[in-house]
Amino acid sequence: MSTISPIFSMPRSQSHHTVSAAHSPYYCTTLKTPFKETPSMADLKSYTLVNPLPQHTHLLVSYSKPSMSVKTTTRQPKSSVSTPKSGGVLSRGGKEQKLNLEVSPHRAVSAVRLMRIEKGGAFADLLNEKGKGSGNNEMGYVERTLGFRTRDLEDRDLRLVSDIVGGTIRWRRYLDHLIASLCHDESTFRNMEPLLLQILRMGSYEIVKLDMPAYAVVDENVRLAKVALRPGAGNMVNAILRKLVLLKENNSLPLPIVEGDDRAKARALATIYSHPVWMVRRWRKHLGAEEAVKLMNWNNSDPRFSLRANRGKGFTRDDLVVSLEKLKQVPHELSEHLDDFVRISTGLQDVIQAGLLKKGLCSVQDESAGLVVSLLDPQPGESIIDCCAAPGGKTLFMASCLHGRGMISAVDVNKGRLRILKEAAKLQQVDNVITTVHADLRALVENNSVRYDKVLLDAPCSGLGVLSKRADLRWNRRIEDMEELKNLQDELIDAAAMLVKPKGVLVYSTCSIDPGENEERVAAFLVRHPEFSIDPADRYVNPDFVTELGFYSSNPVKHSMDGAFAARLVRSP
Ligand SMILES: C[S@@+](CC[C@H](N)C(=O)[O-])C[C@H]1O[C@@H](n2cnc3c(N)ncnc32)[C@H](O)[C@@H]1O
Repeated sequence: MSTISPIFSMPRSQSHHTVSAAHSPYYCTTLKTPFKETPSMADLKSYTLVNPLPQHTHLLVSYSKPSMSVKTTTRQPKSSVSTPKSGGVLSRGGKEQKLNLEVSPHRAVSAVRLMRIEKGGAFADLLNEKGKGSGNNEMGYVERTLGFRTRDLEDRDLRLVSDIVGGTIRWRRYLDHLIASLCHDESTFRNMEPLLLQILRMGSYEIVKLDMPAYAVVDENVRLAKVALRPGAGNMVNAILRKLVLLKENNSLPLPIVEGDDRAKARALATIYSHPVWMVRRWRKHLGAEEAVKLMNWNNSDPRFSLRANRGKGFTRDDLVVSLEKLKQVPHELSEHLDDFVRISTGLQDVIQAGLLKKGLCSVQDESAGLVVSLLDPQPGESIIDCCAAPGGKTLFMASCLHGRGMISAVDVNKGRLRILKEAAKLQQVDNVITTVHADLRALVENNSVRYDKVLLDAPCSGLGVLSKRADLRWNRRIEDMEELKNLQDELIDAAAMLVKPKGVLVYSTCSIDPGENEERVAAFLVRHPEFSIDPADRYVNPDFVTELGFYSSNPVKHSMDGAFAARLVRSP
């Protein structure tokens, strides 16, 4: 008979409870051990939790194999929360892992994700689908970075991670300004170790921008710093965050004054609205001072999403609305501009959890992207090439418009993203009209004599129109990128033009609001290619989106959707 001795924590009031095999599921659910279901003997054999929760008494639980009878013994809880890296030991399949139940899992995961994003190893994944950056891999990163595991994330934790990470990244420059002003001296801030800085940013964000109980936020972040780093780090977090709470309560948070020349004003605004200085200067020049501030406010607001019903799968917008109404917590309204689209203001996680995306019934797609497809106006029977297709948002929408007749070649230089497109096409049952081609467009046109009715070039761009959804993007873009992107956009549009039949259509689009990537690229193209002319967009999209020159342009502030641009160009006969 083998006897196994895992130690569980349980509420004090139940310290004399006699554990029996029949109760084992009870431990799983109530005590929130890492077990998701009734533990098997194999699970029990492999778990040893020794880390105490302050309010819990520890029970040593022994399971004996044949009869599943259980003995319990009580232990006094360890009271200190400052034990450095004092995780319990979780051994599974013989592999020892430290498990820490003192630290709130969403904070531990958020801190590590913030570090990874800053180092370029992850995206601020606002969709935050389970398994996509939040599954086992992520817990592995947490363990390697902090030296312990936390309990697995529940749905509520996932939402918190998404909110905290997105917000902390967006507000980084502003938060750093607050933290630096509360440090003893500038070098303390400049030389701060990365994990400590992330914990301080996270805590500052929760205090200043989220409506969370301030002292609980301080305590939790102090605990994380103590356990993940050392007691002294916790003391520093405590000192800075407590000062911040007081400043906030007294309405006296330090803010730079907007004064001086354009550069100085842009620097102050960049801190107040947390954007890079070069972007602020560019927008003040192109949009004017007032619109630039409105745009930054939009970029800092919670992202809004829209869903496209996948007609290719026979799922209509009415079906989608019925499904959303069943979810109750997903306020939605019909798109005014696109027949298949529904706007949701919150509740994307509920849509994900209901499996609507996994089943291929709908896709998350911004209306601004849908309107680019409206401009191309795909018709059944046509031949279309999507020159920069992956991960496939527009290809899939175009495919659903073909009703099974016609064909789309989906080209992309990125094999992994192209694979995502292929899988999604299958799931949405539009793969019968899509062929994927892994190639650099510039090389492809060298040996290709096929010409198409319609050509879409959704060019690689700065993404300056989608900053509310891509929280990390503003910090990854440099002004030098804009020049490099222009050259690439020129080369790609020249290549795409070679694929257009006489009288055929070329749509050039970006998810940028920068004239350098939009109007200026089209103007330069038309000089190089007099065989093309502008087909005004107002025949295809609501005139509210149409510029003086006949281009499609969505404005985040005006239209409450991402910023995008597209030009419809027609080749002469
Ligand atoms: C803006 S994204 C396309 C988004 C896509 N149209 C959609 O709606 O989901 C630009 C794409 O261009 C691809 N790309 C960049 N350079 C390329 C090249 N030289 N040839 C083909 N594809 C390229 C990138 O891999 C990226 O997937």
